[in-house]
Amino acid sequence: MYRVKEVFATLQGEGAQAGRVAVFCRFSKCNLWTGREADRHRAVCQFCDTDFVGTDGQNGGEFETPEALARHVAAFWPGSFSDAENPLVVCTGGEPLLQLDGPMVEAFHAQGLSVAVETNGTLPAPEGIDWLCMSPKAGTTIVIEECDELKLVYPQEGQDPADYDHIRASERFIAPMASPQVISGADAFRDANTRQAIEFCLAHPQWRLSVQMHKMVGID
Ligand SMILES: C[S@@+](CC[C@H](N)C(=O)[O-])C[C@H]1O[C@@H](n2cnc3c(N)ncnc32)[C@H](O)[C@@H]1O
Ligand SMILES: Nc1nc2[nH]cc(C(=O)O)c2c(=O)[nH]1
Ligand code: SF4
Ligand SMILES: [Mg+2]
Repeated sequence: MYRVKEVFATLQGEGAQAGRVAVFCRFSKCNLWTGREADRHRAVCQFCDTDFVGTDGQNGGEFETPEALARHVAAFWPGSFSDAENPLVVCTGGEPLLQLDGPMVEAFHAQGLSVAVETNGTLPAPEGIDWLCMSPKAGTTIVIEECDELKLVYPQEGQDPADYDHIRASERFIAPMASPQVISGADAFRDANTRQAIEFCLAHPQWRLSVQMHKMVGID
């Protein structure tokens, strides 16, 4: 059984694939926070900007088989599945690697979808993922050593980007921490963190800036 909070088509707002059309599949549950506001102050990850509790979001639900979920997700691809389109599903959450397994990746592929994943890096990833984005959280143990992009939310108390120098990644991004409560529009906390992130990139040019474009343009 796969539990999914929401499924929607939008543009990838972050990282190396920013601007690319994708269907987002937001899996329920995370191993670093219950998702309840009352628990945030004692969570391992306290800055999360996402509601991943339950299955009651847009097009969410419970899916008995990988094929059933893959068909559901593919139905939201806005195009025609022609070769030129590169249909993409971004598996996120919550923590998608609590649920995303090999058969689920294969079922997405069978529907013609490339599979991207956004993970906190604390759980092993199945084979076959086409694009893996890892965003490690301070105070956690990372079990993934290689990914396509590393994307550090910045700044995090107790985390130095150099802690991840040993991770093999084609791209390294610094992503300014946004206020968890602001969905779109003005966010002074994010703006201050963005200035700090820019300073960091200028001093360490192996890192690139990733902004949450979707919040700026007001899309999901
Ligand atoms: C909600 S998480 C879900 C996937 C996975 N659990 C993870 O943390 O990577 C998706 C992305 O949003 C980032 N994120 C979460 N809260 C954020 C915030 N307040 N500001 C900026 N990025 C944030 C995460 O670091 C991650 O890259
Ligand atoms: N547009 C858009 N891009 C995103 N990239 C990563 C997201 C996430 O929540 O995992 C996200 C999201 O929620 N929306
Ligand atoms: S950012 Fe990711 S790891 Fe942190 S609580 Fe949210 S879903 Fe979990
Ligand atoms: Mg998000």
